[in-house]
Amino acid sequence: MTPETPSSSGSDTSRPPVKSAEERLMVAVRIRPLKNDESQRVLYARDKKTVIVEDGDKNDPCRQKKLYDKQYTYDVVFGENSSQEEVYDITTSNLVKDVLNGYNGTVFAYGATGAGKTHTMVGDSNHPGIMVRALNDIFEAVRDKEEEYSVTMSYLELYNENIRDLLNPSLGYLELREDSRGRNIQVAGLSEISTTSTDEVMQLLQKGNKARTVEPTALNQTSSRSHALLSVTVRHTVPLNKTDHLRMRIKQGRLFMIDLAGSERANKTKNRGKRLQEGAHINRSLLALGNCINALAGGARYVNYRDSKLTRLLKDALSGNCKTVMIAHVSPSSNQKDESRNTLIYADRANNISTKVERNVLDVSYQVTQYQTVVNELRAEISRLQNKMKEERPRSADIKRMNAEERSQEVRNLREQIVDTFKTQMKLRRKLMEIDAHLLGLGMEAERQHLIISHWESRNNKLYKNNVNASRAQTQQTIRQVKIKLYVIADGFRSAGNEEDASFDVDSDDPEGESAVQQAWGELADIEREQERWTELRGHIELKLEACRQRGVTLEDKLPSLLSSDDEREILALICRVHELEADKMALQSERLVRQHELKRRDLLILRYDRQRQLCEEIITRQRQLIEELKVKLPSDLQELYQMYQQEIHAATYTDFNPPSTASTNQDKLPPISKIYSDPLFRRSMTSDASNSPPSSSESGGEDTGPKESNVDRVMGHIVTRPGAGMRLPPLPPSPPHRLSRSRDSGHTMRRAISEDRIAETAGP
Ligand SMILES: Nc1ncnc2c1ncn2[C@@H]1O[C@H](COP(=O)(O)OP(=O)(O)OP(=O)(O)O)[C@@H](O)[C@H]1O
Repeated sequence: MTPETPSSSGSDTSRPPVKSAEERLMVAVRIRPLKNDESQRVLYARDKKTVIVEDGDKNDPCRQKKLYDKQYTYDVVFGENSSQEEVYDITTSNLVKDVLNGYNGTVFAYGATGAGKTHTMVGDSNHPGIMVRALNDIFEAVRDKEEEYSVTMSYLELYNENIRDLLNPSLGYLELREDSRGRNIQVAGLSEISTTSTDEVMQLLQKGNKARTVEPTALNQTSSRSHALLSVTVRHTVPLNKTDHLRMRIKQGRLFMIDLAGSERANKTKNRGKRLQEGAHINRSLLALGNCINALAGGARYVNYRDSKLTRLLKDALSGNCKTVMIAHVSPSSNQKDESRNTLIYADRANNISTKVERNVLDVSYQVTQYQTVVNELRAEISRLQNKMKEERPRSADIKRMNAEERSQEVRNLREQIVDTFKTQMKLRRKLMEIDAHLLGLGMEAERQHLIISHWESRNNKLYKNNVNASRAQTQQTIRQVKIKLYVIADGFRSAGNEEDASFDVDSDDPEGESAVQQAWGELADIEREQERWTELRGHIELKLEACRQRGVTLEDKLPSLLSSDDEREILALICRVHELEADKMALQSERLVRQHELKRRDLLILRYDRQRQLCEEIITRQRQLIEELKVKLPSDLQELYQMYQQEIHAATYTDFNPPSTASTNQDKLPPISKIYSDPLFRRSMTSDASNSPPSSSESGGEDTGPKESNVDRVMGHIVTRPGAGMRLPPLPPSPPHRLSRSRDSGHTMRRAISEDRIAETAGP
């Protein structure tokens, strides 16, 4: 992952600057219009950054002088007349651009019930909200670039602390999982739907919104009783550079759009029973969110995200690798003054939060980075050991009682154990690097198969799902349907009396695509099995490494009780030396790897260059053959060019000059055109292609020009020698892009190539 400074998402520049890779959470406030049944307005936008809340008795002269008015300042304030477009443009459109560039982003709507959150996030068909607009912009940006981009989405609701899949509610409640360190939070079994069609996405969004738990309350006829989280992931895969299409750079950005349930007061909503219970859950999770915001804003070292699923899900958005925008919603009505004030205070606190934003970029040729990481770790360990050597630690009294023999035996034992532990650690580290490289290759290959399937499915109007089993079944069903449809058409065609013509093959609609997609499913299943195996193996190795590290720590801790300070220093110096040697070895290997990559790239370039030259030769020879056959009179400049070319070819053939290809042998050298042309094999392939062309003079029994001067040479005139004439080939045809091939067996080959490469590269000398 490469940390990079993101572009600004529109923050107020008057605020204190944040560290380069830190981004302050952007806080916007939106005031919804006063409703007809709400009489008194006590809250308004003074300008684009300030909200005023009026206070005091209406008849109080001080109030009339606005002495009690409270003023709150934010990054941006949207007044009652603000449009959906304006809100989207200012708060979210930059996030969308950043997500397309590989950053994570979150926009969430906060506020009391009925304050306008769902209106902003979802909206309606006439006033589409942020979710619709963001999805539209993402699809607009990746349109026609299906090869490079993959977009997936998921939509969940958090209702009474239970997670439901809004795109597939029948799945029931889903589990929230995280690793032991509380990182990597995931919802198990959540549908991740991949599609490239805006229409399909809009239908899915509508379907999800319909599935959301909405109930009327006294304050809002369509009150959302749940938090809704829409996530869109954009993955952009591009070759690392124009000449090397085998190494890819993957940028992955994720946009979370969240419509929170509204905070509420039981006496105002007049909720009873189930509604009251819902309100309690909503308030509890929002309270947990408020606590996190307070802790983060106050710079606390420990923030408790574990109090609710909402805060666990929002952890990254609040403190992790994410650009975040909070849109606080308030009502201008006097009835909701307290709720609005609370929201404004919350939003004010959130103004102080910043997140550490990094672009999620992964270079597939990252073994070099892996080596460098280990080298850095080793160097850090060296400086730690060096510091330790300076420490004077209390010794055990037993040490003094040992005789010289016993002491040296103890030193030997410990030295051996520590060095052994270190060697095992290094072995395990290398093994992990190897496994990671292999898993990366598998991941890339899986991505490629997913793309093949999703393209096929979207071509056949099916939504592609990462839920593999469902999608596999769906694909097979589609294939069956396509076949049935074709049978019906074929039958209809036959019964209309077209027996003879009705011979088209029912499987021929897209037989290649169909078998490719079946093949892709097979590949994917293999890859997944392999991924599981390797991930499991990785887990074992990690455990072993951790145990080995612990052994090292225990041995080190034992030193003061067994050795004198001098003996301990001697051992620490030795461990330092071993670390240094290993770090140097790793650094050398990393350099070697860089050189290997350079050489591979050069070889690839040379191969392409050779191929281009061969093609040029073929094109020119064929053109010359046609010119001869059609008896076209050559313009003098072209004739001259041909002569120069001819001369170059002869020169290349009869001198010791070797083309830059290491693979080329003398036999591979381009023969003079006359030789190619007079080669019977070449002539056969040419004439069989152009059977309508008039026969060449030799074939039609014309004069044989003999081996010294072919027909072509005769047409072009005799070879001229022009000292110093440079090579002037016709412009090269553009070289075909060397993308990952999609041929039938390419999956296996590619995967094997990647893994063999990786293992060879990481295996060390
Ligand atoms: N900016 C706005 N312009 C026009 N109408 C709005 C605006 N904001 C909210 N409304 C209307 O106010 C009502 C309540 O809004 P909405 O349902 O979005 O509130 P909410 O904050 O999501 O409430 P809850 O938390 O109870 O779900 C809706 O009828 C909505 O159409």
